[in-house]
Amino acid sequence: MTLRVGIVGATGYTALEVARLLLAHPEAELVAATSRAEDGKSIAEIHPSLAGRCDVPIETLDPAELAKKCDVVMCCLPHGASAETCKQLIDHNVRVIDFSADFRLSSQATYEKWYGVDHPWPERIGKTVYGLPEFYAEQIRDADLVANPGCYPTSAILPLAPLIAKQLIEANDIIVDSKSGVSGAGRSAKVGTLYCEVNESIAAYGVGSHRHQPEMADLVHRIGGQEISLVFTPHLTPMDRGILSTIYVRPRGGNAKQVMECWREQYADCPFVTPVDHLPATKHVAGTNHVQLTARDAGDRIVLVCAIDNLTKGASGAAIQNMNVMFGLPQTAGL
Ligand SMILES: NC(=O)C1=CN([C@@H]2O[C@H](COP(=O)(O)OP(=O)(O)OC[C@H]3O[C@@H](n4cnc5c(N)ncnc54)[C@H](OP(=O)(O)O)[C@@H]3O)[C@@H](O)[C@H]2O)C=CC1
Ligand SMILES: CC(=O)N[C@@H](CCC(=O)OP(=O)(O)O)C(=O)O
Repeated sequence: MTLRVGIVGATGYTALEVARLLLAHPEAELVAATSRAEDGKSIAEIHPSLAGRCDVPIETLDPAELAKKCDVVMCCLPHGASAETCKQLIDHNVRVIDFSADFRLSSQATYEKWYGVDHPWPERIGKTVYGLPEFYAEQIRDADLVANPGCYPTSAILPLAPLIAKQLIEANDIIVDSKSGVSGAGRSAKVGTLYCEVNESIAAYGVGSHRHQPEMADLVHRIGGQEISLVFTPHLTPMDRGILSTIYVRPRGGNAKQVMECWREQYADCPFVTPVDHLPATKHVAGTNHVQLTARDAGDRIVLVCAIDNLTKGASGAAIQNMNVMFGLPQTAGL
């Protein structure tokens, strides 16, 4: 039976990426899409790259109606707005993959400190599986709600967590330096993402204050079993899509070769995580759900380099991978 998929927040970039990936999925199809603003149009009118390939109408969200039509809903809303909608959908017995940060952290206090708002559904914090099938496939399989990971955190947790678990690196001296394409900021108009602001320029932002830092620390702790302390600096770069994270760590007696061996063992059965000998670039993974990572010795540090596509493994590809796990399909279906 074909899986029936719905999208909430259909006008955004991650929604377009979900729709694009579903076109190639052998066992799932997009059956419904909602938006606050574009009710009455078709999804291809909003996203012209879908013209002639997908004509699902966009409707105003009615959680009960959407739940009837779908086996799973991709909730592609901003944090804050998302939690309430996820709750309404789950109350109507449909499974949900939440793209926002609302259920990723394990503590309500950490969420409220870094996001600056009261959490609309605090009972689910710490009780919602983090959607990284590389570590949580079993819990994802039975979940009613999956917290799809953040894009930058994906590019840091996958390299770091196994190294912390195996105690190959110091836990209190980690620097994550990341560059993102502009689609990471979403599709709504903002001065910071105007062409003249980002073209031929690169800039750091959120230095010391970006909300993905606690997500990285929380998850590496949960997976690796050890508290870590890290500095995270994101940069906006003049690309459409892609994230490159360069991570500076201190070895505990080991070297880059042992790091590569640790990853090869950890990710041997993970179809989307590939330790590579070359230095990965965003172009090597663009438009795919693949993660490439490598390690180099550099003075008294080891430098880890990880490339992902923010819209695919960083968001919508990860969501399809999670959906596949939830419904007993191969992780790679449609990807
Ligand atoms: N872009 C990326 O690379 C990544 C994004 N994410 C997360 O995925 C989610 C979607 O991101 P993305 O598609 O980029 O975002 P966009 O800004 O492109 O789209 C989000 C959509 O949500 C709807 N929306 C916006 N504000 C509200 C609100 N207050 N209440 C209800 N609906 C609202 C809008 O649709 P409409 O106005 O039509 O209702 C909008 O098109 C976000 O939580 C984001 O943080 C996660 C990882 C990576
Ligand atoms: C380039 C850019 O602006 N990136 C976004 C992060 C991407 C994202 O959507 O993260 P969440 O899912 O956690 O919201 C940012 O820095 O806020």
